[in-house]
Amino acid sequence: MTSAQISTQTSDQPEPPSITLPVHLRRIVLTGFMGSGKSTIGRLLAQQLGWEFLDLDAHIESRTGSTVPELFAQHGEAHFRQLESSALASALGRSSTVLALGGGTPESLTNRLLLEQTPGTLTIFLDATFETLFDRCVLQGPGDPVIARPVLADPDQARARFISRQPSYRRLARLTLDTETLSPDETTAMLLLSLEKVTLPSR
Ligand SMILES: Nc1ncnc2c1ncn2[C@@H]1O[C@H](COP(=O)(O)OP(=O)(O)O)[C@@H](O)[C@H]1O
Ligand SMILES: O=C(O)C1=C[C@@H](OP(=O)(O)O)[C@@H](O)[C@H](O)C1
Ligand SMILES: [Mg+2]
Repeated sequence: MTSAQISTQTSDQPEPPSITLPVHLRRIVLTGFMGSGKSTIGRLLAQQLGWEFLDLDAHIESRTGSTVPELFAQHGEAHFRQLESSALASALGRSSTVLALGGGTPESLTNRLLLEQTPGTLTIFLDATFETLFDRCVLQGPGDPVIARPVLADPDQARARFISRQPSYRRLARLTLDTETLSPDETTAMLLLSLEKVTLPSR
């Protein structure tokens, strides 16, 4: 086991508690549907652990100079998925990193194998009902949620994707957290507590 000091908000607070991380842990990967909080919780968790945070969509956007909706509109979803796979392969080389996937990253078998077979990788599934996730995306703002997330354009198709992806999210994850009634801060706190109980194989 290795220890991590959880960072505090201000310098006049008491000594931060330390948590014990699984010994072989190199990176934490957040998976789940759109709106499950991967990007939000990933940033909070990385702050608390004193680790780097990497958002796969933001990484693709900075590599290409285009936004995700632009990539969908100009080159189609298949092109975006290729960029996503290559970004994932490079992101999984990082250590002491919390990585937020896109909701569709686990659709690809190649991506699932990469996630399963990269040693030191702890994948966590942030779960909630489709209705809650859809509402979170609609409320997120600014701007049109469908423009921000092209896969939400047709709600029936989005629900079908949600259903078809659930088994992959579940299978990849060593830890699943139901976030239905949790705030982002509560979700982060529960994840930190759960980390102490996780064991990871050495390879
Ligand atoms: N556990 C949660 N409870 C309530 N709202 C949340 C929760 N997690 C995320 N949100 C909100 O949902 C929206 C989508 O979160 P985001 O991190 O972008 O999700 P994802 O990256 O999984 O698509 C944000 O406005 C965020 O504040
Ligand atoms: O579910 C999907 O297919 C997608 C989810 C998005 O990421 P978030 O899950 O972070 O919204 C983004 O990768 C893209 O719009 C496609
Ligand atoms: Mg995201």
